[in-house]
Amino acid sequence: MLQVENLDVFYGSYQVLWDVSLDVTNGEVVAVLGPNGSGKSTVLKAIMGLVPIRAGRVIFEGSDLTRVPTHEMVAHGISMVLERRRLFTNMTVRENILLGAYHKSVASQTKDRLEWVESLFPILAERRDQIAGKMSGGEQQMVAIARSLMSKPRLLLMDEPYLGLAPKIVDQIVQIIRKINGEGIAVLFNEQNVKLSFGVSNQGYLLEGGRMVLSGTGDEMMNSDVVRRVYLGV
Ligand SMILES: Nc1ncnc2c1ncn2[C@@H]1O[C@H](COP(=O)(O)OP(=O)(O)OP(=O)(O)O)[C@@H](O)[C@H]1O
Repeated sequence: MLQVENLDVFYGSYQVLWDVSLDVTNGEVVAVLGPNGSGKSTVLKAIMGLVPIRAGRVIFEGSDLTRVPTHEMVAHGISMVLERRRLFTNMTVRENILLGAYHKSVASQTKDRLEWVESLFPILAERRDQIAGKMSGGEQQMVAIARSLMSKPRLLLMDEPYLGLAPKIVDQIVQIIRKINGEGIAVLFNEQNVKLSFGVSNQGYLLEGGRMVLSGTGDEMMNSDVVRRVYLGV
């Protein structure tokens, strides 16, 4: 479904990704694991066109999307939940969700999409008139996810979906990722905690210092010497 091939990414003259490749197969949940500053967010941003790609390619469902601007990505079936949720905190829950349907390819189906999204997150239908900034961190994350789903993506990118959330809320977000995946949507997310990465994913990648150093199933990753070295220093 998604092939990321040999990406090099720079911030100015500072290189942050070296020759990074990864694959997402239809219907999979894939985690990009890595310590702080290893470049996980940059991988997702590069796929989404939020940072320029110096070398390499992003192929999605057979099309080369490497230079496609971010605002066109939703029309190709990819959407992203940004880190720290980035809601419009003085707007209501419903208004925030509707912002996910701004693109012309989506606008005509807004009503159906809203019904679908609110059926996945009934609490957001109940709270539709609440000001988003007054909700808890977990609820705000749900709003951000709901907004990204309004374009009915076939692939959802999630930048640190558990960041700053209490363990109980993390469990809820894990359930939501499963639910989204149950709708046939593939998910690619990044996370720095090993257990959280592999609790929900079929496949994972480990990034270290801007390079992919390992890939495998959750079990393979959890038991690998490389993960133990990067995380435990053994
Ligand atoms: N806009 C930017 N300009 C310059 N350097 C940046 C920018 N964003 C990130 N970096 C640097 O690029 C490197 C990779 O950052 P990135 O955010 O992708 O890592 P990460 O693995 O997601 O880390 P974290 O878990 O802290 O979010 C880091 O050294 C970071 O300081």
